[in-house]
This record gives sequence, C-alpha cells and structure tokens, in this order.
Amino acid sequence: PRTHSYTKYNSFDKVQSWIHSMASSNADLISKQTIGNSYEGRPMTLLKLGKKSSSVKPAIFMDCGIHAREWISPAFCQWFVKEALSTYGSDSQMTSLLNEMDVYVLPVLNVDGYDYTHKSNRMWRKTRSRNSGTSCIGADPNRNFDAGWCTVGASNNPCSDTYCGSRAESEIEAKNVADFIRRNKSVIKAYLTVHSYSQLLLFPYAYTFELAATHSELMKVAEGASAALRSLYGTRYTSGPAAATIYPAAGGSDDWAYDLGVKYSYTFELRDTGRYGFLLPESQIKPTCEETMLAVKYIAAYVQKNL
Ligand SMILES: NCCCCC[C@@H](C[SeH])C(=O)O
Ligand SMILES: [Zn+2]
Ligand SMILES: [Zn+2]
Repeated sequence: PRTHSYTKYNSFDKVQSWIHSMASSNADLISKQTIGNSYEGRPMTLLKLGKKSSSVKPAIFMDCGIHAREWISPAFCQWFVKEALSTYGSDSQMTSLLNEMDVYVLPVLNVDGYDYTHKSNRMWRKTRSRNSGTSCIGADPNRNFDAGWCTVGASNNPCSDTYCGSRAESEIEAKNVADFIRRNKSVIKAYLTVHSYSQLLLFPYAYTFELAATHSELMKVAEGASAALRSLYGTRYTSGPAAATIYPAAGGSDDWAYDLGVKYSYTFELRDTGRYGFLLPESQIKPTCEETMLAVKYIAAYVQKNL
C-alpha cells in the first residue's frame, strides 16, 4: 500500500497523500491550501498549523525541498508537522506557539524536481521548466528570487545548475511562494528555508558581503539555535551571514524575504558535511530531524517572545 513513513524518503505521491490525511486529521489545528501549481502542473500544497482563530495571528513560514535532490529537507518538514500536532497539548512551548502563532509549512516547494529525482535523476537540483533555445532544463529556484537577481554566484547559462532563470520569479514555483509571502507579509514574522548539506545556519545576505541591518541579532539567534541543535547529539553547525559563511549567491529566497521586511530569515543546510552529502542514509532521518526540531523551536520561541 501507499505507506508513508517519517523515517523514509517519501515519493511526491506519498507526500501528497500524507498532506491530505494530515489536513483532515485535526481541523482545529491544521488546514491546507494550494498556493499554485508547478510548471508541470503539480499542486504546491501549503499546510497551516495553529489553533484555529477568528482573528489574524502572526506567522512563521517554512519551506522545504526547494532543491530537488536535498531529500532530508522535505523529510524534516514532514517531521515538523508530525511533532507539532503530536506534542500540542503536552509540550508547553509547542502549545504556546500554536496558540499564539500560525506556522505555514510547504513540505515540497520544487515538486517537479523532487518527483524527477525519485524517477529519473537523483542528483537533479533545479526546476523542470523548459528553456527556449536550448535542450537544457530548469532554473535554480534559489537564484530566482528578486534579490540582487543574477548579480553574483549565479549563472545566466540555462545548462548551469545555478541558472538564475530568464528573469526574477520566472520560475512559477518561486513566484507562487513570493506571491503568498507578499500577500501575507504583514503577519509573517519569520522565514525559514531548509536545504542540505553542510550543517550551516545561514542568514542574509548572500547577494552582498554587506552586513544586514540586524546582523548582530540574527547572529545571536543563530548561535542559540545551533547550540540547541548541538545539545542533542553533538552535531556541529556553523552560523553566519551566507556570503562569507558559504559563498556569495544572489537571488535567494531568504535575502528576498529579509528585504521584504521579514526580520528573521534563515537558511538551514542540514546534515551531513560531505560523507554522504545529498544521499544521507534513511537511518539518519530521525536523528537529523530530532536535532533540527530543537533549532527551529529555539528560533520560533525567540520570534514569539519578540512579537
Ligand atoms: N540565499 C542563499 C543562501 C546560501 C546558499 C544556500 C545554498 C543551499 Se543548497 C544554495 O542555494 O546554493
Ligand atoms: Zn539547496
Ligand atoms: Zn545546500
């Protein structure tokens, strides 16, 4: 049967059926909405976690699977949803968080690419959009946002894995996310985007070496989150502004959200540091998700305290 598992890398179809079953599991705490379709017509289904309320609540937005081959990322978003729903009512912090805030979770942003890595090319990164004038397919959705678009750390060659696209938000998947965040920017207080690998907790900017206006606060929170993560299994993360900590890279979703006014904007690079890389064994899904929960909850608690 189409069995979904939190400790396996689930196919797109399994994730989709899981999303629907979660959304119908607890109408008081979770609902779903499709924020648009992908290039190949797959739905981009967003889960909204949080105690149902007639008034608008401040929110956190988290996306996973923007890069197709980074399978541990969607696995974490699924884990987060399970943890949130199963510990609401028993874990005081999660209960407080979901009472006071909403948490939007997009389990798989790059749905076409994710499906393609399961069926064709495990190492695919980009979207699956057709580029004119070449047989090379797709653009890097994390170079496609309107943030210093294509100025640094991106390529204008459609055959490159960091192709920035024909224009900012040329990729419908990036546009669907940007549209949703724009529509809700008055309530979205934090943006988290989950990638792998390298064990890094990055924050703006990647499109410039200039420090963000709130650099010291972003750094303080990142260091606290990394320490929380490390407390479980000793996994070591490096925190810092992306340009200097990993590499300069324009067009990123985190830089774009930060410049839109989302004060707390972070990119996670989950396990490992290169031994398995994108091919992280399923045996590491559970420990990776457990430790990452601590970091995400740390950030969420900080955001909630500073509403
Ligand atoms: N906004 C860019 C943050 C730094 C780069 C993150 C990595 C994740 Se695979 C990348 O998009 O190359
Ligand atoms: Zn990535
Ligand atoms: Zn990465």
